[in-house]
Amino acid sequence: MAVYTHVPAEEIDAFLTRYNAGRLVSAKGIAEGVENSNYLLETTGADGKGHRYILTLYEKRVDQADLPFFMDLLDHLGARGCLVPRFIADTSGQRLQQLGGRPACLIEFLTGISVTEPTPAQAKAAGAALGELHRAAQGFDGERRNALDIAGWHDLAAKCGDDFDSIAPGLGARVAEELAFLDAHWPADLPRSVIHADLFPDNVLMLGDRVTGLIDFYFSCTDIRAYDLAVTHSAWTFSHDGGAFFADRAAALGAGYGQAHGLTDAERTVFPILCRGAALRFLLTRAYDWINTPADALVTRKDPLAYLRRLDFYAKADPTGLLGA
Ligand SMILES: Nc1ncnc2c1ncn2[C@@H]1O[C@H](COP(=O)(O)OP(=O)(O)O)[C@@H](O)[C@H]1O
Ligand SMILES: N[C@@H](CCOP(=O)(O)O)C(=O)O
Repeated sequence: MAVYTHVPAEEIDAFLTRYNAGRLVSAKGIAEGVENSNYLLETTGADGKGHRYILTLYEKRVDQADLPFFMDLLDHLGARGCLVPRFIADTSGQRLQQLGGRPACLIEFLTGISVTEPTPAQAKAAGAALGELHRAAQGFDGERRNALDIAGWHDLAAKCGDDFDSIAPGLGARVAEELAFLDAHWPADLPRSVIHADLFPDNVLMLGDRVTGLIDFYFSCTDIRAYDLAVTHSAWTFSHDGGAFFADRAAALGAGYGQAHGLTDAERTVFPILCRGAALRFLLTRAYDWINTPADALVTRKDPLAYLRRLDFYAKADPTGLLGA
């Protein structure tokens, strides 16, 4: 459940008077998501024909100072044909507001659903959408440091400390061993760009095999471009528990990305290491949340071990099989 801040309907209705959006018809808290509070709003629409919006209230993990970066990025990508939601300005041109004591934005609603068991055709479409995003990101001059880069992984591991082994015996030692491996092998000279950094199936809206929207850019940052494909690979090509790898989805993801952007030989060579980094990144954030979120909290904790299984897979995998032959 991700509605941390509850806002009465009357307050949302009054908030909407700042916009050309009509009056509030309904406001429903959205259960999906973990970071922010999200509402689906239905309004009469400025033209009386009815309209939908997303209302997002930013909770602790999103720094208000980063919001202009996200807004400018989505404007840049949207202007180049990417299917991303725009932040909506009120009648005075203001996009960032305060509501319920939190920073808040009204955001364009995109249609589509998130798939839970992607087919190869859907993985191919997601790969193509990521490639198009990387093409469109060229020329974007905003920069944001990735707080979850290799230095950030060390910080998270230190914070989890002895608690790793309460999740699984030996996990702390395994994380330390992997960090040492990645310190020694993480590439320093691959092309960098703005990346999404969290393109999981729940952040891709689809109708059938067609992508209708890419959402949740709140981890987007400047980092190794091919690392974004590694993150997407880790999320789209395994069973939920990480116990099964689907080579057909992986080949399709790689083919879709290849059509829209593609990897250089250097990126392809280190792709298995980027995948190990991606698996460790999500293992660490999930482990941190597992340790620090009370078991009875409203939000569902995600299983860190599902990413340990992916990490073990990547550490042993035949590199040539990761994206198809
Ligand atoms: N622009 C949008 N259009 C349609 N639905 C959206 C949009 N943004 C968010 N959603 C819905 O809200 C859910 C949570 O949004 P998300 O940005 O992933 O939240 P969080 O940042 O808290 O993880 C999504 O899974 C999706 O169902
Ligand atoms: N994708 C991450 C968690 C971040 O959640 P999101 O709802 O903001 O995408 C994970 O699965 O660990």
